[in-house]
Amino acid sequence: MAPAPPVIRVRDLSKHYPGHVAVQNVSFELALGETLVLLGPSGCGKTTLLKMLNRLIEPTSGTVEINGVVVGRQQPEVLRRGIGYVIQQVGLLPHYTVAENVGVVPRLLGHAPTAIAERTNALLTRLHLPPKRFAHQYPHQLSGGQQQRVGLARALAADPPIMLLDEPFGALDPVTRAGIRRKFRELEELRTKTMVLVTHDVTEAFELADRIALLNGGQIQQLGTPHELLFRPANDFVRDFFAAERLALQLHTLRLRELLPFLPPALYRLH
Ligand SMILES: Nc1ncnc2c1ncn2[C@@H]1O[C@H](COP(=O)(O)OP(=O)(O)OP(=O)(O)O)[C@@H](O)[C@H]1O
Repeated sequence: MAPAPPVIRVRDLSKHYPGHVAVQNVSFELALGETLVLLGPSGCGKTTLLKMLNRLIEPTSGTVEINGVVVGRQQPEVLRRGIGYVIQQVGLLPHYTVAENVGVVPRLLGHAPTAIAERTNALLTRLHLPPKRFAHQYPHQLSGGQQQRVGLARALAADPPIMLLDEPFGALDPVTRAGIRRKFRELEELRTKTMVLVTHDVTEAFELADRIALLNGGQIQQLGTPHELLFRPANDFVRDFFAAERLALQLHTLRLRELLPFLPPALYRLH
């Protein structure tokens, strides 16, 4: 039997605007359950690349395949129902309650109302938004962090195997952001999902990524694990990009085994 194709396969993908190349010849593959972080400075093409995965932007050339099927041959609406999408601006419908917002996609998919209600309550509970208090509130009654969690619940409602996240914690202050990110990492729900997440926050990338694609000028400068980018940078851009935060990141990335020689002998012997 032939091996299963990668969940996402991007080949030679480019997007040209008049007088400007936003994304140039990008290729990568993602396996089931992997999280790829698209990282890079403002304007490097992260959002454009992400939006080409679910056809919110059509590429100038190249292909995107999801589970071996070229997305350009699928109806965009059908494609998007199978891919959760979370954006910084959250985009909740203001005249819908929290529960109605979360249920949008399952309703489109024709799920039974009782099943939708159960799923909505379970998700809100898991995202620390007790349904009794929040289900019937409207977006304007919620804080920024609560709105972002509703946005996440909405993306997860139909249990899509793939999630695209564009600065999902972007609207939050650093402290709230770190807290929500921790909750996000602990979500059982996300463990099996294949995810592509855009951020310009280096710490966030190191916390959440299995692999990072560091972009500049629309091109991938290096694609690898956080450890590889930090310790084996492919070029000066990669090295310089992490320079300011190198020490903190190195501590974050080092495995305990690598730190053992530097620990006091008493502690060392425990291992
Ligand atoms: N519709 C468009 N027409 C022309 N140029 C565009 C268009 N959309 C994006 N661009 C340009 O393409 C480049 C990549 O934009 P993109 O939004 O993908 O960057 P980004 O890395 O997500 O940036 P940020 O972190 O600031 O959101 C930018 O230089 C931007 O100005």
